[in-house]
Amino acid sequence: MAAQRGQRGGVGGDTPPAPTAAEITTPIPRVADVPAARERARAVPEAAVARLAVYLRVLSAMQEQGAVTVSSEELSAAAGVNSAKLRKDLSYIGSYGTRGVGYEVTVLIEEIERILGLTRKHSVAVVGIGNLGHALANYGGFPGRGFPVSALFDVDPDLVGVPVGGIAVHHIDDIPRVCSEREVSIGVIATPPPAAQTVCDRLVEAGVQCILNFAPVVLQVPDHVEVRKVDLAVELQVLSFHVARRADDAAATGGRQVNGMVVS
Ligand SMILES: NC(=O)c1ccc[n+]([C@@H]2O[C@H](COP(=O)([O-])OP(=O)(O)OC[C@H]3O[C@@H](n4cnc5c(N)ncnc54)[C@H](O)[C@@H]3O)[C@@H](O)[C@H]2O)c1
Repeated sequence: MAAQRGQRGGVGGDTPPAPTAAEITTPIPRVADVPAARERARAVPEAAVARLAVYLRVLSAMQEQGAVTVSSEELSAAAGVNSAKLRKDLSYIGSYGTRGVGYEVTVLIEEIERILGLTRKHSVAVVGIGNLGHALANYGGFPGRGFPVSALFDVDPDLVGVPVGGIAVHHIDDIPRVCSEREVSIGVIATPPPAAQTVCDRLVEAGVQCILNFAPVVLQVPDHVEVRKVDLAVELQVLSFHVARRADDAAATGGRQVNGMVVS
């Protein structure tokens, strides 16, 4: 087994420098061809990639409401980031907007989708069809965003063969065959922690190169496999840190905190 690789998760983390005036105002051609898009994608920092996915979600909602253009201020407010960071993120993908007009919503959506590799669908397999696996399999929001859940696996004989979200659960012994037949490119691990590494190894052996891991363990994967970890406890701990810091600030200024609000 190859050396363990760092696992990434969460939005934020880097603080890119603010864009220069020239970056903001100089329109440059759209990302027009795949090699150029790949080249740009390599230059995008990991934290910016996560924010691009957030911008895409916000832009899609704006497009549904009929928006044609959007200013960086509107988009940054809707995405919950400051506008300098947003402009810097969009500059990574070669999108600078036009002074006084902003960004064309449709064009920006296309550019972000191309950078994120969303111009093709990514078939998803979920392994571990318990509480979380059921929720993921039944969630209707993934297919529309290019991630059809196409295979489910578990070891529980009471689950194998049972349809969940319209897809029959297979035994994990079927991972190689089913993943190959259904061209699975992303594996989601929702098993108890002790089973996660074995399940990961099986997915990797089946050719799956992207893993989203919900189990609170660090997975060992070969270099060519990308792992992202979703650890809700860590996210809550980060929130706890911010709440504690606000309480300290409130105490230092003679106020006190009630439900996160400083009161005197
Ligand atoms: N439920 C949540 O809200 C939540 C939140 C954050 C993280 N998690 C993590 O997600 C994972 C799943 O949580 P859950 O609440 O759905 O657990 P669960 O016990 O309800 O379900 C786990 C499922 O995994 C299956 N399983 C066990 N060993 C397996 C193996 N070797 N191969 C395939 N399937 C196997 C079990 O049969 C079961 O169906 C856990 O690691 C948990 O810590 C859960």
